[in-house]
Amino acid sequence: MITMLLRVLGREYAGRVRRTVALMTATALVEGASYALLVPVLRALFGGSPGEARPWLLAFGAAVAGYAVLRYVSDRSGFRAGTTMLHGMYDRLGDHLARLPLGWYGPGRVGEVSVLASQGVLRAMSVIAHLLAPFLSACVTPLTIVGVMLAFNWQLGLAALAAAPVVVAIQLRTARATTATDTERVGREREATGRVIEYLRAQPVLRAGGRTAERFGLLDDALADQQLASRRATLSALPGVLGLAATVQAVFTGLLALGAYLALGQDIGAAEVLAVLVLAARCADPLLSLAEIGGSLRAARAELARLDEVLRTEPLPEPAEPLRPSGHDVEFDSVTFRHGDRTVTDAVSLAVPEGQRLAVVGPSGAGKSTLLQLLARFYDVDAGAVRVGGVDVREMATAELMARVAIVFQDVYLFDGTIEANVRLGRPDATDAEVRAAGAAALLDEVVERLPGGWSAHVGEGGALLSGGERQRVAIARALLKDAPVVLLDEVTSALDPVSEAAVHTGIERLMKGRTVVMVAHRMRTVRRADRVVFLEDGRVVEQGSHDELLRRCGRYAAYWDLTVVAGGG
Ligand SMILES: Nc1ncnc2c1ncn2[C@@H]1O[C@H](COP(=O)(O)OP(=O)(O)OP(=O)(O)O)[C@@H](O)[C@H]1O
Repeated sequence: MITMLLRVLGREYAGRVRRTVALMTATALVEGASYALLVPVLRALFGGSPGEARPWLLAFGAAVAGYAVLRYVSDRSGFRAGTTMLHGMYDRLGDHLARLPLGWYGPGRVGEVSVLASQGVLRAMSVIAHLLAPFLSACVTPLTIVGVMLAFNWQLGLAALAAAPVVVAIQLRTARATTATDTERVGREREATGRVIEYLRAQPVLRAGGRTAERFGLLDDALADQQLASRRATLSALPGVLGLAATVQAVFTGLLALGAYLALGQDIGAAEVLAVLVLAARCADPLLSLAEIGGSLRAARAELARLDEVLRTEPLPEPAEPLRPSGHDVEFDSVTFRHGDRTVTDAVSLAVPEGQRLAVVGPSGAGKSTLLQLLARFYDVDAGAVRVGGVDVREMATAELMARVAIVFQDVYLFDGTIEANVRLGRPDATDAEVRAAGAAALLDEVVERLPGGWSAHVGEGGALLSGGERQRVAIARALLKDAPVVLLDEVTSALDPVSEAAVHTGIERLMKGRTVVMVAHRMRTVRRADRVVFLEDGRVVEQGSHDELLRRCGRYAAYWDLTVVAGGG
């Protein structure tokens, strides 16, 4: 467990963890040893010479005080180590998530990562701060007490020691029995959280479609599954809890019977039997708490395993000696890419000379957006290469690639900050004048003028306080401010009203000027602006040429527009 904790956190915490464990073990030993002093105290009190108990009582008091000080120091060390490790874990997870390929952030990840980053990390890191001290105390204190018993009376000591293998066997068996149910519980929790997030996000759509009841059913199912999984996990741990209680009872009864037998045979006095029973009672509490602590440790272990899995997910490899592209032309060279078994792009070869515009057209699911994602290295290709300025994107530093590429997607995500902050994201060190100029070029200034607060107006989570067209203008202003030489556009004007569309088109025209552009286009108006068009179907390039050439060819491209225009698009 500690090994896994250190692997997840990093070896730099090893010394600190070792010191904390040593301190906690010493505390548990002193706790056990202090109980040893109860033996002469009780023997004196019940053996007919109570006055002799005084020095032992004083010694017992001193030992308890020493234990209290050690306990304070070790608990503080545990809390401090736990807090430091918690921050370290958040830093490590945050850094790692920022380096994972964007393609990793598929459906379901939001819920998963939310649960992991909140309760997952807390549960995993609680091992040092909250669980380790009681766990060590539950193991070491009873063993120390048994050691004292052995020294005091070997028969009674051996009888108590008999419990140790039984307790270990019960713990191991419970751990085995609960592994599957614990994993299932964690999985169900993650799924239910994902459903809650999905349900909250989908409110507008669900209400518009009058489907709230139906979708709530799905969430209900997920919560019911989570409850069932939780119950199964509790039930699978129950035999362990009962077994532990029965063992403690049996050993206590056995000690009582053996003590009575020895006392009747005059081998041992009643005061000694009483002392042993008091010691045995002191073992009961920590032993019984083992069941609960074991459960918490197993839950923490499941979270640690999940954190470990995420942290072991390889970020896209960075080149050891990154190359700098010369120029800003774009090339797809026999690019094949698969999602699982499905080939999404199949040996696609395309070239966009510097400063030219390529429109990618094709039916839904043809792989158009995937081409843009491969160019921005959201994923790495399975075969072939994507090059910018003659250099494979895998041979470039990610920061270099990102500096060269600006992306405007159809679904624009804005952060819950001011309009200005959202535009500035394109180039954080831009001057105010540059931000305003980018805003003006994207026709965002007329939106800003209408908003109370102007540039300081808040856009709400995801940009919810702006319309779709307004969000597009923010995204275009952001891209203009970034001033990257390669621009990727993904169907940016579908679903806009004519006024917004005209404004967005103006902004886009300015954004495209003098830059290398790859745009996914569903509208003939957008396509006409391209120097070259490629028609993609089932991940393959079916036709390419200029718009007019392709129309004259009366092939798949021309048929596609016929259909689209008849259907009312274009
Ligand atoms: N994360 C993913 N996991 C599995 N399959 C995916 C994933 N993302 C996309 N796909 C699949 O890859 C194929 C190509 O998707 P892509 O989004 O590139 O198509 P598109 O041509 O842009 O479609 P549209 O015009 O509808 O946006 C689709 O069939 C889609 O189901």
